[in-house]
Amino acid sequence: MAVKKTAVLLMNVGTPDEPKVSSVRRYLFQFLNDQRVIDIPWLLQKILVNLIIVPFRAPKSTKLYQQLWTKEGSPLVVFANSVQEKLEERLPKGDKVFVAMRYGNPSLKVALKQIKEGGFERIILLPLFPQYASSSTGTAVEAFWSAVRKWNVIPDVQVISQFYDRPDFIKAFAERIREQKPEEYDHVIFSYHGLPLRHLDKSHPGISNTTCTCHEGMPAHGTFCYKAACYATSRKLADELGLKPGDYTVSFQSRLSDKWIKPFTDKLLEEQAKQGVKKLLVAAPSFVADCLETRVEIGIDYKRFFTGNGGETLTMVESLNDHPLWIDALEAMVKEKMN
Ligand SMILES: C=CC1=C(C)c2cc3[nH]c(cc4nc(cc5[nH]c(cc1n2)c(C)c5CCC(=O)O)C(CCC(=O)O)=C4C)c(C)c3C=C
Ligand SMILES: [Fe+2]
Ligand SMILES: [Fe+2]
Repeated sequence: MAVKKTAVLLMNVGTPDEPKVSSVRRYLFQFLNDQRVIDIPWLLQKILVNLIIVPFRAPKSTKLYQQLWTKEGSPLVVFANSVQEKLEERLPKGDKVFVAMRYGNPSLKVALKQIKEGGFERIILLPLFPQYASSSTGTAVEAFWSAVRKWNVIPDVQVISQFYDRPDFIKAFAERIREQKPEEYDHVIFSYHGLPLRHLDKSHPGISNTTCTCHEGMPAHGTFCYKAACYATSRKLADELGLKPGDYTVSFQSRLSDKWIKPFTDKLLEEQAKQGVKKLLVAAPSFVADCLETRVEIGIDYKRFFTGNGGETLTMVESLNDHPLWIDALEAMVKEKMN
């Protein structure tokens, strides 16, 4: 069979261009005006997001981004660029890896222009989210198709919708946790980015988030339930690390309202501190690169909150970033789609 010239397109959420209010405002406008993120009636969304949420949130978020920023820039982009280089080295000559953010830069428009002009015969779209959610993977895939569907020549397209259950992903993440010596901690928390409960109900129509048992095992309604996939990820990581059910807890962070998936990470930290837990290890397996939600929310804010409530230490597990085992997993995912 003829070899197809392939473009691999890695997509992530995005980050502001600079830790300044004007950049953060621009980024939040684009992010929160997405109907897959804030899924309320269009007019209400425009009023709420543009007149209330963004004007109030932008200055607060900017302060957080100022704590996150490094000499090289925002970690989400720095690691995406490093992964791009390292993965491309592992691919056949002529194949290329591109990086695009759903919101902001590097932009999807530019990446797709380069792919189109490069005459690639196949695109492998890999949204960098281990567990599918409409507000992460779904919106990345939609944005991709809304541009590519207009092309004259539409090449072969392969989409990797999620990868939480791949042994190579689990192995890489478990290695990051192992590096922190989990046996030296009182308890391990797997903290995932939260989602509005409404979004869960949409991922399994007819089944309510109040009665579903996705946390117990992968349900019949399928692997595209974000909550079920987060719990399944945790069970696989625990197995790999030899953790028993009482050694770890799953929780959800970054909520914008109380009607998001529970248990909330901050409430859990408070409970744990009150129960006398002193040393906590927190891993965030819904992110493959360090970002605001890991380095600032967990590494600074939750740490301060836990110790302020009587805990002694909270250690954040570094994300996969550009770890060699992660590059191995990406290489395997991509090459399977080339066969
Ligand atoms: C892991 C996948 C993600 C899902 C699912 C997700 C859903 C989701 N997010 C918001 C609102 C915000 N998220 C923000 C930052 C952010 N979110 C993800 C990933 C997922 N979000 C990442 C990787 C980041 C960090 C980006 C970075 O620059 O480091 C932000 C911006 C920061 C802030 O102001 O807090 C918002 C806002 C919603 C509403 C949502 C689902 C409905
Ligand atoms: Fe988010
Ligand atoms: Fe479910």
